[in-house]
Amino acid sequence: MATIRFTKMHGAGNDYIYVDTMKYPVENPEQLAIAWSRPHTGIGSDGLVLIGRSDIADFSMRIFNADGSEARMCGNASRCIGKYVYEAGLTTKTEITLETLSGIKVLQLHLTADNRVESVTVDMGPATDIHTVALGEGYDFTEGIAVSMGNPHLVLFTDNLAQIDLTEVGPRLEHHPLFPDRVNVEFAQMRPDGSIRMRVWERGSGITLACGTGACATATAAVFSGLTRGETAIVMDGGTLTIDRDPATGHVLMTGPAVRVFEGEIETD
Ligand SMILES: N[C@@H](CCC[C@H](N)C(=O)O)C(=O)O
Repeated sequence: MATIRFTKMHGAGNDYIYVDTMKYPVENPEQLAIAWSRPHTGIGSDGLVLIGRSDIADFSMRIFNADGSEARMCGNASRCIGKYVYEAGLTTKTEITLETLSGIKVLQLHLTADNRVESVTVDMGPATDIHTVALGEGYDFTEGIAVSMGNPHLVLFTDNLAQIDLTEVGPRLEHHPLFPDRVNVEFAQMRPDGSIRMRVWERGSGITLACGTGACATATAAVFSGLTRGETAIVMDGGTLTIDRDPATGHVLMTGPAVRVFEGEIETD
């Protein structure tokens, strides 16, 4: 039996359990992500995030969805890790490099007057593999836009977001045959002020209140479709992220909040 200390954090409502594996090694993250994410019998979360040492960056991140599957990248968790490591005194840097399965990301911390991390900008790298996909028969949408942010996304623009039944169409599209590794699905509606309202069905976690890589994919798909140019606010159920593009590198820049909810300890067998 081992006792593991964890921190529950959220970014725009996308909530994960964070464990510092430099202090508390975790041997079976896939099983623990499933057990701990359950709302009634576990801690309750969208998944599990492991913060670790890295030989090539300041820290490393591993992210497991609520179904135990490992993802290559998570935007909201990367911001929360910036807050975690700075406020825990693990670094004094305000520019932090983070090793992920989709490469090294650079986090820029934005501090309050009393030295807390209020928000974080993450250089998410380039969006890649952007293309229109035909969904085929049996779907209300004829086509969507596929975008990779290190992890796969399918963005669908609609004029009536309120009418989308995420619990019905989300899982069907997550398992669409075009995406053998499954896909994160974003439904998006342009708003008169140029911002985008978006709701997400996440691969491996279902409906979440926000998705950082999904917000980047949505902003990228909007530019690809000629709907927006430049900085875009992506308004999700749990909060808003600002997505921009670095003109020098073409990289996607994501800015948003990171919030610590509570700490606790949990026993493993
Ligand atoms: N919520 C995340 C993405 C988490 C991983 C995703 N569900 C996947 O399987 O690719 C974010 O904020 O980016």
